[in-house]
Amino acid sequence: MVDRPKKPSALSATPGLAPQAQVTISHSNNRVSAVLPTGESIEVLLFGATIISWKDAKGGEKLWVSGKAKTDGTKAVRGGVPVVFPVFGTAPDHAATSKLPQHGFARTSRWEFLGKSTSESSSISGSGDDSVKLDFGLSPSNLSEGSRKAWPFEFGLIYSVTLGRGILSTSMVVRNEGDEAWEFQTLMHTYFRVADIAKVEITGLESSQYLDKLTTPIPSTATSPSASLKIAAQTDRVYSPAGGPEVPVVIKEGGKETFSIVRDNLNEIVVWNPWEAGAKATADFEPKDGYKEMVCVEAGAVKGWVKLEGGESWEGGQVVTAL
Ligand SMILES: O=P(O)(O)OC[C@H]1O[C@H](O)[C@H](O)[C@@H](O)[C@@H]1O
Repeated sequence: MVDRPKKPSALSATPGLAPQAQVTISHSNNRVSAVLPTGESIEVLLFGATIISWKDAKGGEKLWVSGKAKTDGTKAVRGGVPVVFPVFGTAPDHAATSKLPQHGFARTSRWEFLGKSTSESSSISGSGDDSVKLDFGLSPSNLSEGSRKAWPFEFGLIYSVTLGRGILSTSMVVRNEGDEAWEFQTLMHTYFRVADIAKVEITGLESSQYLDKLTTPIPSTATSPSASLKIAAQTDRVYSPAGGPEVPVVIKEGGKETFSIVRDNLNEIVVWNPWEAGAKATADFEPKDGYKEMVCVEAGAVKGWVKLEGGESWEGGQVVTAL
């Protein structure tokens, strides 16, 4: 596979060449879309570097986005794949991040589009681009004054979103650009679209430790049974899958595998579904029975903290395959 970063886009129009991926910036420079020669596509908002659409070659949407999601930068997007950084949830007991809002500032900041690169198929000659990678960057200069004050550290994030044939992969490089050490959590908050939650089961989380965030007053830890996970009520759990990141977490519907998630350096999987009451209580969740058509399966590094000394970097990611 040949990676050709910064391939001139003029090549796209050259006659005789195998079909190329097309990348478009639209909505007054607020949105980046990519389409593969197969017709598969993604759309990413610069606001939050939020992926708001991933379609297969037939135009079938793979992600769930609320009908009341704000895409104008006034609120984190309810759906798609928001990026969580530098804190998952809130952390009142972690002094350095205690002033940040739920899930941090990455999902509510405007990122920079750093460019695209494509790779061609090595196996099917003349079939054109196999994948397209979009890179997005976030640094302190992109933050609001409030976020900068609440988290005054020197950092650089590069978030890469790659659309391949039947594959959506997201990876994050986090770099400490200062001299002082700091800690973070990060997560890719993927809202998967399903046809009927009653028919969904998730495998790869069997016999694993999990934290149930719905138990009060203190979230409790437990070990999951050896059977697959079915969702029949409000669910908000942080799993540490027993098989580790390389063992796929698979979403099945009606017994058929629909998505597989393989992770690198993201040791936890959060499973979230607000169910009826949670959807009702969430103003931007529409339609109210939309909880039947989604499940969040979120790959993250959210148990404890990743510490970076000055100049150090960390990288993690997930590869989601539509089956
Ligand atoms: O409403 P949001 O801030 O977008 O969070 C939505 C959900 O995100 C994660 O899945 C958390 O585990 C949940 O506790 C939270 O409710």
